[in-house]
Amino acid sequence: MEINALTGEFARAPNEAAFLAHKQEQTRALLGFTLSFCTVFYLGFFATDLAALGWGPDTMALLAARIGVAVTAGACAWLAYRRRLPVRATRLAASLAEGVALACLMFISVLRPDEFHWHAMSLAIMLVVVYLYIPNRLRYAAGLAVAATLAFVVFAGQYGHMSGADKLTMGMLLVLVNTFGFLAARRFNQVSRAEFRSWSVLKHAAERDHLTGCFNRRYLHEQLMGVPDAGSLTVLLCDIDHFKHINDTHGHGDGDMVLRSFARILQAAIRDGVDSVVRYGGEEFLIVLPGTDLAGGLHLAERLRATFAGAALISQDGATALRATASFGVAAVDRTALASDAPLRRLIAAADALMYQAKRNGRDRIESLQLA
Ligand SMILES: Nc1nc2c(ncn2[C@@H]2O[C@H](COP(=O)(O)OP(=O)(O)OP(=O)(O)O)[C@@H](O)[C@H]2O)c(=O)[nH]1
Repeated sequence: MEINALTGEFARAPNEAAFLAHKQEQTRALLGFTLSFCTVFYLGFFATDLAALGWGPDTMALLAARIGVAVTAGACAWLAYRRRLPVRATRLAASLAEGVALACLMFISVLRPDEFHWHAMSLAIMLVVVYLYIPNRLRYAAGLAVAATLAFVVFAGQYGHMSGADKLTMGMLLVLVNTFGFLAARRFNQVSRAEFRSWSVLKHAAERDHLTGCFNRRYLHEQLMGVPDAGSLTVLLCDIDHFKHINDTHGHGDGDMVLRSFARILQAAIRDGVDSVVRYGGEEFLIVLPGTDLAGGLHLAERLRATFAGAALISQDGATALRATASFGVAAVDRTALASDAPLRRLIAAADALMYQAKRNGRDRIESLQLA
């Protein structure tokens, strides 16, 4: 999970997408809160228009512009709070609100040309908010901030009543704000991604079996046991046949290789993000298939049985092609028909008994049952 040195974001798109998805709830809340907060301030600062210009057409134009900012930012805040906006939409909302607010500041500055010093200070504060507080992609925030700074410097040159020294000082201070705003945002990106990376490593270690990469018993008990949805649920319990003999004949290294190969076959056959493969015991694996009926479970078990039995498993020294088989127990239930609060526990017990029945009936075979 490499981090891009310039932006502080993950270099690979899937890692960045996983990070953003993990943070999305928090991002939406922060966006909604910050935009609401900024909306109140933007409207409140109308008092300074009034104090500077008194009542008149320019003041009314500024009020209309401020209301335009408030409506845009308020609508974006409402959307962020109320709708489950995807990542792209939250960034669009952030950029839109930022762009409208910065454009309005230019308008205010041009209509109040005597106070460019204060407008420069307002811009600096807005840039800090854009870089650091409104959650957005760094390159979008930087693009908006730099464009607003350039436009402001042009307007200051054209309309501002400032000395040459004032203009130079103001320009240099705005460059400083942009530079440190960018560096601080980049640092924040790096730190939050590094934290996510450590969290992902710990989560993987806590949920997965080290040898095969399948889920472990802790994950089964903490995440899968409470599967609440209605509908079909099927579990497969499978166990490699005569595995002790494989260990005794070829050694534990090749035994581990057979386990990894079997796990790979199981994981390649399931639906990503829907089904789960759990290393249930030494050479025993559990597959949980939500939304799958007995016929679907049997079909999958037969495919897995045939694939494993037909696979040539190359020994660690590359000299021998090992053969192995597995026995399967398949149990299914329709949860709408089952008045049990622990259907998975019951299914696993049933699949376990069926798997042992398959062993007794000769191995390399499948036994199945639909639970009433
Ligand atoms: N190499 C290796 N072996 C393991 C691992 N975990 C458990 N085992 C071995 O798996 C073997 C399981 O043997 P048994 O329970 O007797 O079952 P079996 O030989 O497969 O016989 P059946 O299940 O009746 O077909 C034991 O020898 C364990 O030591 C592991 O992570 N790696």
